[in-house]
Amino acid sequence: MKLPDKFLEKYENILGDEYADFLASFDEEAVTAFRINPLKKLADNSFDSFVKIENESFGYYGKISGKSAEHVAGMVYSQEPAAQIVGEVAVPKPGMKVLDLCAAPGGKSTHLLSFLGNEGLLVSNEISHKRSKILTENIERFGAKNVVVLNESPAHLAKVFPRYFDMIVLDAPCSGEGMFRKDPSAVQYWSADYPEKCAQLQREIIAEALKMLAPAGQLIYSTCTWSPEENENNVSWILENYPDLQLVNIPKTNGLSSGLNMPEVIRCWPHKFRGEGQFVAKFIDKNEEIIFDTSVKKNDNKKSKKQGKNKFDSTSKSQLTSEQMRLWQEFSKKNLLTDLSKGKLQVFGEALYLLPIDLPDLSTLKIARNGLHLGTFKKNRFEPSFALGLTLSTEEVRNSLEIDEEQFKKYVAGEEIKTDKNINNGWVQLAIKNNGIGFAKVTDRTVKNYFPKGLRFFS
Ligand SMILES: C[S@@+](CC[C@H](N)C(=O)[O-])C[C@H]1O[C@@H](n2cnc3c(N)ncnc32)[C@H](O)[C@@H]1O
Repeated sequence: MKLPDKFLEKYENILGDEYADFLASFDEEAVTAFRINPLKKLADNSFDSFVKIENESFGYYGKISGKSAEHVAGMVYSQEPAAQIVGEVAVPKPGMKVLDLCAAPGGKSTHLLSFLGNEGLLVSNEISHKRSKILTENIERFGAKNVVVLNESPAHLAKVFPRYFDMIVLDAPCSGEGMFRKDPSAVQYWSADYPEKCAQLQREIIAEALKMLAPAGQLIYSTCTWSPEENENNVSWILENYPDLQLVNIPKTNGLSSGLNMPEVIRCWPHKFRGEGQFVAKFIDKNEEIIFDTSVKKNDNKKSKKQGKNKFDSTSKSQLTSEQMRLWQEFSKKNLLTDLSKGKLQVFGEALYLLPIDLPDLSTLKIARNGLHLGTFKKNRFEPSFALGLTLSTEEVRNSLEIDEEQFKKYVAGEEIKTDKNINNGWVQLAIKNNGIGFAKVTDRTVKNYFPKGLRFFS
């Protein structure tokens, strides 16, 4: 791989004796890996043919095809080992309110969801509209019930979520040096002053992010680059400008290195760690968790009600009509074996969503996925969404139909399939390897195709 001279000079100076090994690592192939999804049902021996990544909760070396049942049913997420370190440092506790600020395509978000286990909240945000769509797809496939996907700038978010999150993961846009081996085309964007430009943008994003951190909250800052400007220098900048934040020491195992003159943080060097490039720092806010936080929210709510109509306040518009409630309950009673009433139901247009509880008013924000998309109201009926069929386990639905690999290949290609199983007419969740891949309608043992057109493929 041809690397810029200035890049090579820079890392020769930084790495000294280790430089030759660093350079040689660019002649090796990028390391591939994936994580298994603990929110899905996985047979004990499913991944026995892969090598587990040491000290990573869900990670295995190797590649899983994007056309496999495991991928389509959200049982796995492809993510190289160094990128998995970020989630392993974060490890949010179930029940926490977590923000993933720069989230697409969703590697860190899905990892965070694996730890949250459907309790608490993940706000997964991506500034680019196009990338927020990919993020939404990946989140839906993962099948969590407690995620809102937003498509916003950090500054807009900070206005809606002041001091709100127990944990913020900021996987910053960066010069991407650590991805050169995986994506050699990234080299063309590099120039000697690019890391410093990225560092400035990162500081702007950090400043907005920190407005949203609750007292005693944690900030995980990461990049996939080696430049000190974007890494240790930004950590020092945070410590200088935010004296309430304290750096937390991250244990170094399995080939992970300390930072440059900064022992608390983590660097992944490709000549020492079996993976690509990554930097991770963890901070904790030294303030105590205070009751003040909730009282502020309560007062704010009162204030906005007193102030009367906010033209962006869609709360009343988003409530279900009695007819919609009747249709949803009728569908639910007939087809589901789980109570989805714990969250808050909202309609946008004809689409019904289940929001995780305890959210501020999001109506000033661009929402890519307003919680779990349950389905759509059509004339006198309710049609369940693809996302609902992906999210619910086979025990949570009344009719689930396990299909085999041949039927799976036909279904994902858009064909209808036949079944010889004794199944009632009406909505059925299709499942492969015991995990849902959406709802479909069955008439006389013929399953009509409801696999989204944009996701269909031939294998
Ligand atoms: C390193 S990538 C995130 C990868 C993601 N966390 C994952 O694990 O899949 C950085 C993201 O930051 C977004 N981004 C770019 N400029 C930004 C800005 N000014 N504010 C917030 N996010 C930005 C990019 O669109 C990109 O999706």
